[in-house]
Amino acid sequence: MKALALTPSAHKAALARWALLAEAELTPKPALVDRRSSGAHGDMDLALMRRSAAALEPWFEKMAALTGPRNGDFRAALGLLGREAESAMLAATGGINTHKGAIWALGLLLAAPDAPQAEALLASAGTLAQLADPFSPALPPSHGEQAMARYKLGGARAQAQAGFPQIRDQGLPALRQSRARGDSEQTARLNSLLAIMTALSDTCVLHRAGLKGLDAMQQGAQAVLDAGGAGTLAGRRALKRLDATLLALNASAGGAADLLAATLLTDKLCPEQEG
Ligand SMILES: CC(C)(COP(=O)(O)OP(=O)(O)OC[C@H]1O[C@@H](n2cnc3c(N)ncnc32)[C@H](O[C@H]2O[C@H](COP(=O)(O)OP(=O)(O)OP(=O)(O)O)[C@@H](O)[C@H]2O)[C@@H]1O)[C@@H](O)C(=O)NCCC(=O)NCCS
Ligand SMILES: Nc1ncnc2[nH]cnc12
Repeated sequence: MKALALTPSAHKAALARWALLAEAELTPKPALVDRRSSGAHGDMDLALMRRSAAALEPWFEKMAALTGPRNGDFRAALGLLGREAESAMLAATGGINTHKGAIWALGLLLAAPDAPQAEALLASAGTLAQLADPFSPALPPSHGEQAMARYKLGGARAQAQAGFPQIRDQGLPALRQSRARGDSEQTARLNSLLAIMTALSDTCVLHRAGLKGLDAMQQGAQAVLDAGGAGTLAGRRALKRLDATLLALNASAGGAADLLAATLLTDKLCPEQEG
């Protein structure tokens, strides 16, 4: 039987769902939901993450199908879809915030114009994030806004508006360098996550564990990479220590996990050029 071809937007949405699943299944991640455990979360597990990813795929398809100049009207349409996707996620998870940051990052990447090079795609997604969203509702301050006001650090919005520096400068280079030196795909993804953690102002960590938690995440992730990365014995030991430290602080790096999913999607949409 002949396989049915997917439309380009359905294909991109399937890649986005795949990226969410690849992130969630990646094991062992420090203090995050994975195949081993729920990490620092009493309210999430892998089955919930899978349900959330499935519920989001149709919304990713609608975001990828948006056309026209990337102007205020386009941004308004994307914002409406983003908020509907958040509602669909909450309906599928019984009100648990599994993927809010991922909807934001992946939505911007899917709605940006196609680009062969990752740097160009990330920059275009950043430009889209800089446009004002005219229908943005006035809501009580989110966890991210509370953390940003308290610690004067940028969160998910600033990350996107700057063209996703932690994907461009940490996540994607670490993924590709790790593969190039012969690491397994799982190790390359873990090293990518750790590289993101070394530099991210993750407002989930800040909200739950303050600057102490953020320092523990950044320095602990750097220690794993300095020990040789997740593929070495010394790196695995350091990763175990990072897991224990973050669990003791109740610090979950949900923002870093979202950016790993966004890194994996970027890697698929803009494969590395030969030579
Ligand atoms: C611009 C928005 C991202 C809103 O941003 P804001 O910072 O105001 O909102 P938050 O509610 O805090 O959500 C931001 C989520 O982004 C992730 N994140 C955190 N730091 C960063 C970072 N530096 N860079 C990138 N991403 C980051 C993070 O998501 C993950 O954590 C979630 C769990 O968090 P939380 O609810 O706080 O849960 P718990 O700690 O478990 O809570 P308790 O148990 O303690 O109660 C999880 O979902 C992960 O995904 C942050 O949560 C954007 O959302 C927006 O404006 N949207 C409007 C629609 C729109 O315009 N869309 C357009 C594109 S589709
Ligand atoms: N694997 C994960 N664990 C906890 N929070 C997350 N947010 C996105 N992915 C996550």
